[in-house]
Amino acid sequence: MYQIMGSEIAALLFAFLAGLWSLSYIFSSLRAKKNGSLGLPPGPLGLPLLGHLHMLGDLPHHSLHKLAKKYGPIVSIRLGLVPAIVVSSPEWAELILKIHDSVFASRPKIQAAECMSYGQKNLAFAEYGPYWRNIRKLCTLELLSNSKVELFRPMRSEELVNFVEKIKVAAKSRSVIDVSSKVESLIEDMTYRMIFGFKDDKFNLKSSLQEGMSIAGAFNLADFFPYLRAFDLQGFGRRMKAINMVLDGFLEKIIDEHVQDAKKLHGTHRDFIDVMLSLMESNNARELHLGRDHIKAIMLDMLAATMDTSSTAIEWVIAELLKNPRVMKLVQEELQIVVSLDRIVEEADLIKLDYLKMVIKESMRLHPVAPLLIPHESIEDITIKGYFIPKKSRVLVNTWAIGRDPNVWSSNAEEFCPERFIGTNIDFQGQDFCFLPFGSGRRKCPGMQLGSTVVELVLAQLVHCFNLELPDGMSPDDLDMTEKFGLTLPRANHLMAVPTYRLIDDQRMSVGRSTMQSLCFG
Ligand code: HEM
Repeated sequence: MYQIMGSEIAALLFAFLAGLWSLSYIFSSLRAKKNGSLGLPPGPLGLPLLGHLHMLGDLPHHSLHKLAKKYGPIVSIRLGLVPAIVVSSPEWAELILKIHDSVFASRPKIQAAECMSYGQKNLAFAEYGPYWRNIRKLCTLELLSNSKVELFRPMRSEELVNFVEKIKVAAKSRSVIDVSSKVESLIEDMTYRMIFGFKDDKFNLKSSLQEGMSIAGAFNLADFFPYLRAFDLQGFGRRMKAINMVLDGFLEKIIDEHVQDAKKLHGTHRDFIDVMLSLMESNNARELHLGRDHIKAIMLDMLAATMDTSSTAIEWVIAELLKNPRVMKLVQEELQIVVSLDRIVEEADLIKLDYLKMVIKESMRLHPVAPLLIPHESIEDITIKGYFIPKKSRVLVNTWAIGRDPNVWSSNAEEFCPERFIGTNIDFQGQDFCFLPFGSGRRKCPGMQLGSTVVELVLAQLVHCFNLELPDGMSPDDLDMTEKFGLTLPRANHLMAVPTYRLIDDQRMSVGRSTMQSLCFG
């Protein structure tokens, strides 16, 4: 990962790091002084240069959960040169995301977002202010509103039918399928069609986008020591610029094509880009600050936000269902009653699938897609409950820890038990601070409606059409549930299963129908 450097560069770097080390000492002692007088939240002693970076490990949400057990629901740490607080209780999540939301609604400057999102012009990492407010409104109203989500219903249904047909082929030969990859590519196809109006076969953005997302999710020293950006020690800067150039070329071509098509079709809107292009040309463009770079940044944001999140959520639910055959049986029974075995699921069925909704909630409680949300940043100094939180602190809300807290979820918090939601009003909306899979407050996920619809639909279809078995006679208890931390929190290993088709096939259906007809009409 690190490049071999010449001796001069190494010496320069050493001098620079030594300087940073001393600065960091001064910084730490000043901070400790402030801590004493103004009362920073409690936390462990950090190392001079690194602060607490060395404590994060491969799964930072686990390590931070351990710190919360020792120091309490609000912990103060330092990540390199960045002061940070970690909150791990519903009460503190509410204080940060609701009561003092306006103070914590900004985002830190992240190298990946700057390099790949045209100087942080995307929505997810835009700093809190008028630009963010405008594009958030634009995305919420024009791209992600209920009516827009509804507009793409036929496309989702078409893609799902293709998906079922592909798995049916594997089912016929009793082959093992890679459930994670199959779901990933279904979500990708749906996303490309919704945003670009076509699948990715034409431009093959996929590999560059995936590489970009994996770099964006990697641990980048420059995000904690901004001065190190100039040295690009991990080579991320160069790689991100290279990926951005490739993606930019594709996005430019895609926009050009849309402009040409819009002329031919006299501006009839078909997908996300058409909507944004028409807004760019409209009178609102100046007020919205919307130029080509902004459109490209938002396109990338929507792609990244849709693809990884929904497929990660789906693979965890399926893994939990395979691990808990009792729950799988109940989900399939509900589907059988609501939909019946002679047809596939339609979106209109989803509203009646109460047990499936509980299963999804339970899975998101234990496996939140964004276990620490997206980092927030405070825009001013603030004191809450006697604790001083300095301006520009990075704020991590550990929803993973909250989801497993026995004080909140009772002593069976670690168990997968969807029935715990029976008779409760707990939902995704962000009003229940014990359950925040889509966040809460000003920065909560604007794609919640789209994301939850896709997750419910794909899951319902998959488990309605197919019985899934673990391969090679694996016992449910042996299914590996290791996580991999990155931009989202997917399974470390792909989920494999053997499908068997469950529905009454066309031939049997027609036999069934004629038997019914002869029974009814003699
Ligand atoms: C199962 C699916 C999804 C889950 C679990 C999810 C979850 C989240 C979470 C936890 C956040 C961070 C909230 C915070 O920092 O406080 C977020 C932000 C965001 N999500 Fe989603 N998301 C999903 C799907 C989507 C989709 C489909 C889109 C758009 C097409 C989307 C767009 C965004 C954007 C743009 C933000 C940043 C909002 C801002 O900073 O103002 N998400 N999402």
